[in-house]
Amino acid sequence: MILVANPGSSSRKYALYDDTLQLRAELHIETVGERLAATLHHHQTTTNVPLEYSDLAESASHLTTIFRYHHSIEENETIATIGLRIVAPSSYFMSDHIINDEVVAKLQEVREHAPLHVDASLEELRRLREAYPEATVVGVSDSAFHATKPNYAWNYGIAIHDADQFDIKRFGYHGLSVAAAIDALWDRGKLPPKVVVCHLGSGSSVTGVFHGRSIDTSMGYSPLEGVIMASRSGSIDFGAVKALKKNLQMNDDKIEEYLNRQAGLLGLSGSNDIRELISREADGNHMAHLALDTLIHSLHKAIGSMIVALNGCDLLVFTGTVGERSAVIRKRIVAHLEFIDFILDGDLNDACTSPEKLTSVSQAAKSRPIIVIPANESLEIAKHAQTLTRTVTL
Ligand SMILES: Nc1ncnc2c1ncn2[C@@H]1O[C@H](COP(=O)(O)OP(=O)(O)O)[C@@H](O)[C@H]1O
Ligand SMILES: CC(=O)OP(=O)(O)O
Ligand SMILES: [Mg+2]
Repeated sequence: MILVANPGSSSRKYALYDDTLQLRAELHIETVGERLAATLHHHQTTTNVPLEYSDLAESASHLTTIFRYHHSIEENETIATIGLRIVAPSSYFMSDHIINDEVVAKLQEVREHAPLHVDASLEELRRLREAYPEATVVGVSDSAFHATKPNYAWNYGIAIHDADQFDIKRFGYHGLSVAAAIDALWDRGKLPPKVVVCHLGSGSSVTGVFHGRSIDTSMGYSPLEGVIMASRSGSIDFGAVKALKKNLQMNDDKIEEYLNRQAGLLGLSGSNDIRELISREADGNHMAHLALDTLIHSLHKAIGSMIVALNGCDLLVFTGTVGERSAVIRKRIVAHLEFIDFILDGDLNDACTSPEKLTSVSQAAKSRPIIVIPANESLEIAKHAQTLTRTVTL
């Protein structure tokens, strides 16, 4: 069996696949306010799973109990391979790796540059190795899909020899989610040449895809760049960062922490949860309204830049937990895309709050297609993990 572990900035997603890559079970643990909520999807049913712990980081240590209790895995079955999603800035992590001491050392080298993700991956790895000492763990790159970007989409405006020597490039992330969406479209014969994929979750990004290949994405060296996120600032002027550092008397670690964990929607409004912001806004809360408007404006700019980079757009895709569930956010985004013929069907959009398959939400007669695709990073990770272990075994 293959176990997939996907540590996100606010969630843990796990999945079990058999050796023919048939999905056995999916476990999604998310943060709702101060507590954790877990749902297990298997045998065509979805069950709420009560958790006996409250620290998200502990999740990997409880998997065996949960999966065995619900008969997702039987006594005689073992996990031979684990695919672990890796979000880490460096050319090295543009590829998948079977995790050994060298890979762990490379992760440790870059941990301060993506604190939300690398620390979580290292902790996840420690717990997975403890729970499944016999399994081969494959670190699956969340950036590899962006390897097709043209040269100019890798660069910051800095001396190229410094960028090369110190490996400072725009690597991009959420590649597994975008690849899964593109695969799903391809499998159904619905992949047009120019696609903009909005992955909206706790971390969010917008990617331009030309003939199935990434041509640019809003995240860069680390998953801090780009649009405003739940607790991440997104792109911010270095001058503003320096002024913040000086006024708040922060060292490098503190400012990194500030921009990753205390900024974004949380910094603007006091909440990192879009559901809560939508309900506060409806009650007349101005800060919630301003935070949501700032978020939407930042998404408009990112989508606009991808449409121009692609020189057009044939299909708009929403994926990621917010992209899948929030009709309100989709509506506010698409409201500015009518000029290029993207128009939502109000009823289809409102009805799409937890889709299990590709769901069209655009007006059939007038609009270019807008499709909501459930993020399937798990399958992508399982495929990569299986490919790498097979290649190495051969
Ligand atoms: N119905 C919903 N409407 C809007 N936002 C939602 C909804 N359900 C969950 N969210 C938000 O989705 C985010 C989690 O997204 P997800 O992509 O799963 O996170 P991660 O970055 O950990 O992978 C949380 O910030 C949560 O507030
Ligand atoms: C790359 C990234 O931000 O991932 P997530 O959305 O899972 O936190
Ligand atoms: Mg995620």
